[in-house]
Amino acid sequence: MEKLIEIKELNKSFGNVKALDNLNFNLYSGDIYGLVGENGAGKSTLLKVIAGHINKTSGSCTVLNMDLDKSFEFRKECGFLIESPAFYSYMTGIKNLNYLAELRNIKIDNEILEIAEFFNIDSVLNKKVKGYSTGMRQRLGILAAVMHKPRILILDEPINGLDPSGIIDLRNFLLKINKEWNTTIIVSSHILNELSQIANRIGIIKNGSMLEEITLEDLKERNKKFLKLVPFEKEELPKVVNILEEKLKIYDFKVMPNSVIEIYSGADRLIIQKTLAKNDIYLSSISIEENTLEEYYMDLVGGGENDIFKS
Ligand SMILES: Nc1ncnc2c1ncn2[C@@H]1O[C@H](COP(=O)(O)OP(=O)(O)OP(=O)(O)O)[C@@H](O)[C@H]1O
Repeated sequence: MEKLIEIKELNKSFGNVKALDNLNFNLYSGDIYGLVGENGAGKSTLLKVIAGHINKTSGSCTVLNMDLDKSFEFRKECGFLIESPAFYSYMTGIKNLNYLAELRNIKIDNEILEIAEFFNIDSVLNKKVKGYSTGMRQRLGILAAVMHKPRILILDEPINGLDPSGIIDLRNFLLKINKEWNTTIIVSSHILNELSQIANRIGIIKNGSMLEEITLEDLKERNKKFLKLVPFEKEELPKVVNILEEKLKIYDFKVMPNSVIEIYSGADRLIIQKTLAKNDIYLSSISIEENTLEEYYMDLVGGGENDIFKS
């Protein structure tokens, strides 16, 4: 698999703020890479460094085999939508696109107009951009980013301002160009569920560092089934914990709010029920559950439910 972007130990500080902290990042040809992180995690900063909008403080960054310190030639082969798209507001949408096409030495062809139709902005292309809604601007921004069929497309929070149908259109469009144009895509969001619908690889970023780069397949595999049990009497919770540990030698569990216990290792449901019953402890429910990707992610970035205590 060809590596299109390789970033090693990237640091970026804004004064005292360390926006990127020894971050590593790898993009492979054909990927739809979902970059996920909370507000302020460093997603935009990373994408801006790659785009050459801001300088890095230290570290190495290679895009299409070009060292960012030496050349920005690779930018011709990339499309960017980072923060709100910049257009001349007093010009019409189509004039803005024509202007960009001239800079890129390409012509606006039927295919681009078909994409405009697909994104439902064909009817406003002859209107001045200053009259566009946020969603229309965003759609025009996406069109501008892809009009030269880039090898790498970088979209920072592209669903901002899009309505539900716009989000679905974007999702389908990205899958289509990934397949038909072989465009490799980086798309950032703070919603893992949104990314998991299109991405094949996920990068989880927190406090400027890459916590994990993982294929979607492996990520799903990690969210294995677990056993959820709720004691009938809340006061019995410490006893249940004690029996799990002392009698059943089960340690891979968490106590969640509302006296819910989640057991992750393949524990036998019947044995647990019987052992608890022998000790006069009854359960109001016992069931096999599965974590959503979002729950896994919240656990990882530390914003999830509070553990009351952990084994
Ligand atoms: N120009 C700047 N000057 C000072 N601090 C900045 C600047 N740009 C970003 N930061 C800081 O760097 C950190 C990372 O910001 P960044 O915008 O990259 O995060 P993000 O993951 O894109 O967040 P969001 O989802 O809110 O857009 C934050 O603490 C932010 O306040």
